[in-house]
Amino acid sequence: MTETQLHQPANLIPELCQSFYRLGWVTGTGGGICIRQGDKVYIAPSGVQKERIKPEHIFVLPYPQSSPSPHTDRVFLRRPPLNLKESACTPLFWNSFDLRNAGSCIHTHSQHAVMATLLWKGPVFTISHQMIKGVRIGGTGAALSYLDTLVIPIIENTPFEEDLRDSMAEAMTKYPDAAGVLVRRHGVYVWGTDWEKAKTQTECLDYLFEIGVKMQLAGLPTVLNPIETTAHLTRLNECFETTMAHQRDDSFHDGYELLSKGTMISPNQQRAEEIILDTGQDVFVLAPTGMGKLPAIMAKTGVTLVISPLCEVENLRRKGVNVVAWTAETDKDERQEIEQDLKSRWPRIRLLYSAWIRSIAREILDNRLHPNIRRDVQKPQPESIGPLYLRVRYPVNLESNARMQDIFDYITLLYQRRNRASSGIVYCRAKVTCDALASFLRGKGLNAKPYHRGISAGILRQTLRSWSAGGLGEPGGVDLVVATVAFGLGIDKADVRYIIHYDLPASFEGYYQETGRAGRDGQVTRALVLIGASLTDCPIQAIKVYPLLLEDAARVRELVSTSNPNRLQDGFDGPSPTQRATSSLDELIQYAENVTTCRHITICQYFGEIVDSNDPEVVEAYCNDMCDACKYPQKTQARAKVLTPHSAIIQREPPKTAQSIPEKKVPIISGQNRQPSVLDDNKRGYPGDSDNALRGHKKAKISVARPLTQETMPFQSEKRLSKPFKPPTKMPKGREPEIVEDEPSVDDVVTTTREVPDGYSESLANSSTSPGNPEPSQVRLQIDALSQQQRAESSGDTTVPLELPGFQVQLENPTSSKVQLTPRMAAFTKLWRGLSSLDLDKSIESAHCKKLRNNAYTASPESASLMPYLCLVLQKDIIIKQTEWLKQSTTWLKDIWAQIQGWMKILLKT
Ligand SMILES: CSCCC(=O)C(=O)COP(=O)(O)O
Ligand SMILES: [Zn+2]
Repeated sequence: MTETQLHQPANLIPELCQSFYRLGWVTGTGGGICIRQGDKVYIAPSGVQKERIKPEHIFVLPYPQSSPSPHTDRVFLRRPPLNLKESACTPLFWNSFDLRNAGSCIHTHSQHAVMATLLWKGPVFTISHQMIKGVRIGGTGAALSYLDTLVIPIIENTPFEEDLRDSMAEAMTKYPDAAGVLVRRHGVYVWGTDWEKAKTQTECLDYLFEIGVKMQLAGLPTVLNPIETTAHLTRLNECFETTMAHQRDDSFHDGYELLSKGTMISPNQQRAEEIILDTGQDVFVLAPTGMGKLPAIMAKTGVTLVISPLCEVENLRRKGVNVVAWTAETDKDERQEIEQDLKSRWPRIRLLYSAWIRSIAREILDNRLHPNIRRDVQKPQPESIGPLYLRVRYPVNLESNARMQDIFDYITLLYQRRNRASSGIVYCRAKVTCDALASFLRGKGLNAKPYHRGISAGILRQTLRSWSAGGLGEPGGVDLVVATVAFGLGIDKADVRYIIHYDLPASFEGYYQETGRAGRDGQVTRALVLIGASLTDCPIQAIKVYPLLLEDAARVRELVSTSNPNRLQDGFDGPSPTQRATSSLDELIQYAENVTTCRHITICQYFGEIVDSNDPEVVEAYCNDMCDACKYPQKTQARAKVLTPHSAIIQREPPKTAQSIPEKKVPIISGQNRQPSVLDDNKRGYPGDSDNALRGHKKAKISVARPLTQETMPFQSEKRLSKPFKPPTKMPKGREPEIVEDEPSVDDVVTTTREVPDGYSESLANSSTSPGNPEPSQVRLQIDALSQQQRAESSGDTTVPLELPGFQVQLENPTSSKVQLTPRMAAFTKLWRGLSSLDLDKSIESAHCKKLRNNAYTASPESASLMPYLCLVLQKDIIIKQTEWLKQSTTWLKDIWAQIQGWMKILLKT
């Protein structure tokens, strides 16, 4: 045979097929090679013994011709006379010609390729620091360098080879640098400018698949390049930049740009980012508060749906991230714009914030996207979460000046101990308290400013700016904001050293979120709640029989229980949002009252974790003397005596009135980890209390004598902490400990005035005073025992079906312009609890699930206490058809997803 004849494709193909057969690349069931020479394409027959193909069996087709679809007639220049059919790969080979101008394409059923697709579960196979020099960029361009990272897309298999055409074309478009496309559980297509280059690259890739598989199985990392310097990503980015140039807004940055601007990436973020990039799969991240959204925008494309009670839009926008929020306040036009963008091929939006997303989420969940869920729970990295010293203070003197002085003393002591001013937040329930306290503290020389919705936006911005830059005590600066709950959404200041709650917060979630704003830099931080105060407008009779704490709680309960009476059930069986809110509040009261259980543990228990608080080792693991209950048990218990019903009785006769009040039922929470609470005692109602006395009046001033058994603690310093800690992660040993100061003394007289709280809807203020609505005291009296279900929820009983609140009632209710923080948080917690309980659900028990649960939960108790912050990452550009997803998924994955969908549907009331 002459040289020319040897290189005649019809002669080459049989010869090559023989050697490919010996390599195990092709068999009678498939695999092969095609060669294009100018305007002719040579293709082998289908379903024959590949090592026995002869030149006369080769088909010749003219090129170009519209992609030869299996369902349309193909044009042939030559058809072998036998009853043969051209390779089923023809339309796939055609992709390489049309999209890469290839001269040849090889398809193998190599087991190395198949194994690679099984071990790399996402849409790409990646490897670096191997012999990838034999692979060309895009299969036909320049050779890759040793320093590059090789990326080969993986598409899902279909029953018929021809049906792979479109997904292969899609992958080739999406990964323009790739020299081949892997087909899961099937093999690989590799192309080159001619058959030699196609063959060399197939050999090179096969080698890389083989070694990659071996490395994976040996537990060795296959990509060593730092993610941000990975060359293929740079090129991918360039490619996407080109593709999306007309759609993208250059004023926005992605994760890499932020990194290049010096944004730090924490270990937890890195982990999430690796999963997103390595697997390329849709990812669900349940992350602790403050982890940061950077991982979500590390992938060059894709939309992240952030389910969070916090909306950090402004903050992220300032950083240049294209982020939008979908809230009750998003108007119709904005919604349309968001929807349009999300439905476009390359959405510009990267982060979509919402606590409840109705139509979008429904569409995503029902029609568009069915993410695989990979459970990869990591212990939070100690260095990413700072130690938080928690304490509850039981002030005896509730007079407002005394309390303000108390706070001043606390802060100045803190400054003295640190030898410098520090950043902090004092949360107050009412705007007027913020104003008064800020001015009090300012008058005493502290850089304090008020922050609430009664202040103009311009001044608030200025305060926020100064506070964000402050913390050093500089003249004219702001070290401390005295704020309502309006402050904090979106703040991201690393060095907040203390959070003080001047009033009892309205919910556990609120308390947790607010304290979570401190110590993001990992340094020791303090959180203090002052409880027992705010006897504003307090019914004297309530004080008589209830402890001071309960009185404060009663006021908050009244607020939360009446915060939006219109939101009551509409087709929902579960407890009303108001019930949920009061339940959360009760848990918070429990937190304050329970002076024998570690506070960190109480928090973890609230969020669903089962913790044996009697086991000293467990307690040490959770707290390590970083709360008052653990560090100073006797003192704390002594201080809390004031909270006991008997000690709190105020030695004063109630005013006599003719009208009597019906006996009060007090809610009982039977939480599984719960200690007995004063609230549990049903007998302790308001027996004999008078209506007038209970009703109270705005601006009423009440003087109350000091309870006889109250104890006043001396204002003294304490030893330095040896092992500071913040939940859920222990402070790493060896870190510089800080001093935790003791309480100042308090006085014994109360004179307070009722204030309208900020952070609650106007309807709240109206509802308690307008005709037809019950008076606050009556509302308080109407509190009923909690339903069975609510108790089950409170106890974390995951066998009880989880109900989600009816957000849509809020969203659709024209009278409700805003969804309040409290129900938002309650709903959010519900979803969070549900998701957290996934692995505990017996109905999805399987070996795999069990293993994951054991690894993730038993070995890592912290994982169950991941904070109420959900980040649902839905990478929109990776859309897996439902049928395919179901086929690939194991049963437990399907069940998990079904559950999430179920909750989301309830959440959205679809
Ligand atoms: C799902 S079709 C199976 C055939 C196959 O995998 C293939 O590679 C096509 O082989 P052919 O014999 O038609 O070249
Ligand atoms: Zn095949």
